[in-house]
Amino acid sequence: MEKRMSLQACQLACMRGGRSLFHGLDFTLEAGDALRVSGANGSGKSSLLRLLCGLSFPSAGEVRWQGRDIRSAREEYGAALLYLGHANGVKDDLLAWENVVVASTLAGRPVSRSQACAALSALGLGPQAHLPTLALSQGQRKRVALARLHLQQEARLWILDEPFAALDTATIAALTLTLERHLAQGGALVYTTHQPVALRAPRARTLDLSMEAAC
Ligand SMILES: Nc1ncnc2c1ncn2[C@@H]1O[C@H](COP(=O)(O)OP(=O)(O)OP(=O)(O)O)[C@@H](O)[C@H]1O
Repeated sequence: MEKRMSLQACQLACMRGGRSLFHGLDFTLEAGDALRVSGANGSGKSSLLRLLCGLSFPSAGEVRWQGRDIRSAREEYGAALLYLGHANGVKDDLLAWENVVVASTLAGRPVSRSQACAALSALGLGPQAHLPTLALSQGQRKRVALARLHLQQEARLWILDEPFAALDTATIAALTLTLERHLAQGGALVYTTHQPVALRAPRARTLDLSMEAAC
């Protein structure tokens, strides 16, 4: 993995429903950095992650990838980014393995059926790979979404909204190791969680949006 990377939030501000969620937000992430975005319900965590991905636009400021505004570096940024939203993005009417194939294709990194099934098996979902996603539990649906982490490791920047939600203890431990390995290999990570998860990463830090709103 190429070592040089830079994601910058420059004086970012976000308004939602006529309310200012945060403003003047500045931070930089480089290879090996993990940023946990914390804060109360409604403080703007998911909104910030969507801004960082370019899925919505800030009311002020900009997001830069390798020094360029992500709006003018779409292709390069898209190739480096893996985003998992809070709602998992899994479709009920697809089989579990089909969801992995479709999500990977939409992200511009197609995988085969056998690769999708192997990733699901690695997450303990071998027997469920051929079931309709509708038939899976919430934790199993989350694991279907997380399968992409095992398939798209060339994506250097992972932005994950509530990746630990609904997971059992063993799967939380396994996901923690996957994230730590990504960071050790020179990736970067932005994530949210309401759970007390401790990443063993030398360059892990927290941005508390509840504190930002108070400023
Ligand atoms: N499209 C929208 N229109 C109006 N208000 C919105 C919109 N999207 C988000 N909001 C509001 O912005 C605020 C922040 O929402 P957001 O989902 O970013 O919070 P969060 O910190 O991720 O919350 P949670 O911990 O509950 O997941 C909420 O009050 C929400 O109602």
